[in-house]
Amino acid sequence: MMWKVARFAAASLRGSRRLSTAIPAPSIVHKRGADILHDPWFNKDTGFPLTERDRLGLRGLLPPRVISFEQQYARFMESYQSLEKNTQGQPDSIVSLAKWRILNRLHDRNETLYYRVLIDNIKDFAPIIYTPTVGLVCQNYSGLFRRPRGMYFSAKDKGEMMSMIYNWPAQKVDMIVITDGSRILGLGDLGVQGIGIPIGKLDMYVAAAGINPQKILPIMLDVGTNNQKLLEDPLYLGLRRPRLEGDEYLEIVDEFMEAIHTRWPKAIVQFEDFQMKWAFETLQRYRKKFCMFNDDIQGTAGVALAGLLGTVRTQGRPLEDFTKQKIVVVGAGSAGLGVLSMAVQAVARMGGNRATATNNFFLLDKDGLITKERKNLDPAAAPFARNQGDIEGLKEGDNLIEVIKKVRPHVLLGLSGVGGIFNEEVLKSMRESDSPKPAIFAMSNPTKNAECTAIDAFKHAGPNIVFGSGSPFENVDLGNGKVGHVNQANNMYLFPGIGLGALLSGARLITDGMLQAAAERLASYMTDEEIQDGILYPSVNSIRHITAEVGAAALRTAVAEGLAEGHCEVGPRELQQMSEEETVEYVTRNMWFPVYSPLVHEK
Ligand SMILES: NC(=O)C1=CN([C@@H]2O[C@H](COP(=O)(O)OP(=O)(O)OC[C@H]3O[C@@H](n4cnc5c(N)ncnc54)[C@H](O)[C@@H]3O)[C@@H](O)[C@H]2O)C=CC1
Ligand SMILES: CC(=O)C(=O)O
Ligand SMILES: [Mg+2]
Repeated sequence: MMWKVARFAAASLRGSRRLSTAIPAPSIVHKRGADILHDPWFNKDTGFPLTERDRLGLRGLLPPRVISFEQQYARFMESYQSLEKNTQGQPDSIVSLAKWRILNRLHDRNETLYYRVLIDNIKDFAPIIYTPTVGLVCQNYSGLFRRPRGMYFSAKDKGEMMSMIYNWPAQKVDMIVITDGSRILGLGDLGVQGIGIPIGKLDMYVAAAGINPQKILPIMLDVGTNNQKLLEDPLYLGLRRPRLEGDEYLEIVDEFMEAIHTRWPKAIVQFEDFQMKWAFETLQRYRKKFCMFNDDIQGTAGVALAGLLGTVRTQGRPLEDFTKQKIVVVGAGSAGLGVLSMAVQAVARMGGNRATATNNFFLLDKDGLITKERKNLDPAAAPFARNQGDIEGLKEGDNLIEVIKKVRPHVLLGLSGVGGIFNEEVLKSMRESDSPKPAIFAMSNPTKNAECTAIDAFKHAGPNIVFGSGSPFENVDLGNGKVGHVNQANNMYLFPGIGLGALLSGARLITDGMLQAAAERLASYMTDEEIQDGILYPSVNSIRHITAEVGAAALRTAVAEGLAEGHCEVGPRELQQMSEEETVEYVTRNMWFPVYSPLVHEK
């Protein structure tokens, strides 16, 4: 689908529950007795039926009464709700961590129940297992650590990775998220504590894309940390040494990628929260060799592009007018540069001139507006550097207020990691925007790093703005019965579909074409009515539906580009013969859904 806007039937069709699979196939288990109870993949707690208890050597290891899945579910939700009640009035961080702990305990014990409550309550639980709480969890990781999750490859493992990878107990891995902990959300270098991010991202893969949790693998690549506080913390769990640099660093990542590819040649690797220099370097190094992508550069770009195109629609203009939108991006890191690169590609695809595509883009970093006069101009930012004076008075290093006043942008987009940088003066200056509906995207995470709050945005920039933020905020009551809608402009709307589409196509690589198709599908998902209400992205409650659509778009492009090798029993030819609708059905059918399946013991 190109730039046309698809219309959809009732929003109720988008609920995740409709996507559940029917009869559970049996699972083969190679253990018996207490070992099963201690394995969260197979454990059903008191839910084991009596026949299964007999078959698996569980008789006597559990209280006699069998509790149904529904009862277990209700009991967990009651505990969760009483925790909410009992922690009322306590500081947000205490409440959030208490909620994370209760969910994490269930995750450690019974994955089927955990993922079911997560999927059914994704709007309430995503902010706990994902941003913003996951940031707090990473910051407090040493204290919260109880049992390991995922794998840890450290600089000390050099030369061992090819054999270490076989320590992972699952035979098959489909989806890997890896970080080196060097730029965790907007919280900086958190070293080994960044493992919380791959875990949270993969939880979103299970919830949104239905990736089987037995086939996911969170990875921490511990190459040291430059965070002095952590290096001095006696309880810090990572290597207590400065980060490896240069070739020493790349040799570790190369060895890891080779090891993964040797054991699971079809696994998809998502790079997450790497500092900018390594984010770009590793993407260039591996994207033509492995099926991988960088979520912060590429996933974020697609979500932002969908928001930018939605913004054009809110103004009642045709999508092609995107080429005329003046966009100020604050933050010239992996995310900000990724967004602008994809925006250039979009202009080119709309028939715009690639050479002049950046004419309406304005990029700032910590030193202000980036122009060609910048000393030591970063080559990655160079394509977006302005000529001094190409708008009257515009000059190197202009601060944000100066830029907004001179440019009067349609869009102000923050990916700086600096909380509150869109202050009252900045937001008020957006009232002079050339757009009837100026857009403000405060995309940095977690919440305290957001460039502004939703309330401040509507209060200072005016009630007619369009607003998006990386972490969730409540909608804003504008008075007179009107609501300022808050969009969660987060890459969670794309990465699960990109990964799932790549997996089910059996793509050898993840190409720009696949990423563009995924972003375009997200951009066309909302109806005109929703867009007019300032709603640019679907509700998190329908994340499985949007992921199926995004996944199908990526899959079809992989097929069209001749990269699809097929998945399991579905070969490339069958993929090619599927209609658009059949592709969405195929993707949906392949989503794992948590139900207790009968366990069959095999030696
Ligand atoms: N909503 C979403 O889906 C996503 C949000 N993010 C968020 O974006 C933020 C940045 O991520 P990266 O680009 O990877 O980080 P980065 O560290 O690569 O880049 C940060 C950029 O912000 C600039 N900056 C710092 N202080 C500034 C200031 N006072 N004024 C203007 N610019 C300033 C830096 O110079 C740098 O160019 C993080 O907070 C991250 O959580 C990142 C990816 C996805
Ligand atoms: C959402 C995300 O990927 C980030 O903030 O880094
Ligand atoms: Mg990230």
